[in-house]
Amino acid sequence: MAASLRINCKPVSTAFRVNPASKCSRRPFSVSCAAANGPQKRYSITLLPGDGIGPEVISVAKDVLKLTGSLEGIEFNFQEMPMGGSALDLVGVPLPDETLAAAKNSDAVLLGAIGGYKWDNNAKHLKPETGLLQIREGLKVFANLRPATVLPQVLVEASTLKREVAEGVDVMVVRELTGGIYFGKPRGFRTDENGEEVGFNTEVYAAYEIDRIARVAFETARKRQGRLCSVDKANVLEASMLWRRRVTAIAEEYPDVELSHMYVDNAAMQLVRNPKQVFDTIVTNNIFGDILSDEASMITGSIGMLPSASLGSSVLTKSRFRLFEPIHGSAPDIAGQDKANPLATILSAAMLLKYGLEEEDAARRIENAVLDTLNKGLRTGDIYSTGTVSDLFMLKASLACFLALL
Ligand SMILES: NC(=O)C1=CN([C@@H]2O[C@H](COP(=O)(O)OP(=O)(O)OC[C@H]3O[C@@H](n4cnc5c(N)ncnc54)[C@H](O)[C@@H]3O)[C@@H](O)[C@H]2O)C=CC1
Ligand SMILES: CC(C)CC(=O)C(=O)O
Ligand SMILES: [Mg+2]
Repeated sequence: MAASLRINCKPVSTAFRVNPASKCSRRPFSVSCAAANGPQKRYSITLLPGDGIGPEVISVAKDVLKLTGSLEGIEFNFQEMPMGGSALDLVGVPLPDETLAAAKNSDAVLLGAIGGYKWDNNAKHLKPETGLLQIREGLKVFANLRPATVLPQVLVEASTLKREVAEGVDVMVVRELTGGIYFGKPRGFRTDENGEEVGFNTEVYAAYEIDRIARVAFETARKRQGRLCSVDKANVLEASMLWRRRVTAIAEEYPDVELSHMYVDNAAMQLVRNPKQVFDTIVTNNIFGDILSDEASMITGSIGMLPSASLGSSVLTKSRFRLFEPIHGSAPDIAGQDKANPLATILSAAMLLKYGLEEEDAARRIENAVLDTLNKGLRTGDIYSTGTVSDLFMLKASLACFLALL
């Protein structure tokens, strides 16, 4: 295929800005290339840029998808829809009906991130984060796969752990995404008998919710090293007691997978003590998975590196809805400064191709281009310690070149 491409991707300036609102003076992704016979496959992708660095990282990932598609004979029809704080500002709700409908009607959804200081004190139903929970619930994407893989290219510079601890770490966190304390009722505020204001939430899981996430996790572990660690707090919480009982019952369907159980406090400790030896695949509830995956990201160097895939029912057969997003948030502290690492979102786009569209070659093309770009020493600030931080233009230009050359 390479012979049929016309490639011209020499960056000539470092003056590129990735603010989506601004007009790009130069486009590193203007590599001229077309698959020999034009696009053979077409997919509709809903893009949800969101807030803060969300639009910045989505803009780069969109360019990567476009270029990859043109090289792989795939045409993407992108539709950008508002959600989170930007939707609140636009139409007064964090997840407009039109956005959910567009997401449901597309082949896959790529989300940047939502949230920001501006909306932090909003009432719960008017928070950007509520929109995020609503879209996960609306798409019924209960299984959130969060791989934390240490890439040798960034290990030495970026991981805060000793080389012997971090090297070779490859953990998959399977997080339950549409249940537990983020959704449980009752929740709210009340005043107790002493006149004290009380805030309360409920950790609640039904057996069927545990069974289905357990099956996804066993299937996932089966394709990896065959080791599954279920993380809970079954020494204290009833919801965790049921969790442990159901995961143990489902294990009978997977005799080839070695199951272990661990309390979440110990798991948090083991993740930085000896992650390689202890973990292959982790399955856990919504809140523990949220926290442990952020922790796991620092083994790999940065939260700016970790992608995720959120899948619906019958994931391993055919699921209807799929949502892909970096595990990080909207990072308001660095928004608008061209500092955001786009790799987590680009790797989420690769997961979209692999898990959402079964376009494995295209997914591999992106993963390899990311590795090659890191091999070249190109780095955003979050994963560098020596030398100079690369200009985002250079990083994008390098990705474009490597995508085209593969
Ligand atoms: N999926 C989503 O949309 C999520 C949204 N949030 C929201 O994001 C906002 C900020 O939350 P935080 O707790 O600060 O978490 P965060 O993940 O946005 O940021 C944590 C730290 O990591 C850095 N960081 C995050 N992504 C990065 C990237 N791609 N490149 C370089 N550095 C990066 C940030 O600069 C910050 O120092 C809040 O409003 C929160 O509710 C938080 C987590 C997930
Ligand atoms: C913002 C929260 C609702 C979710 C979160 O932190 C996450 O999914 O990583
Ligand atoms: Mg989180």
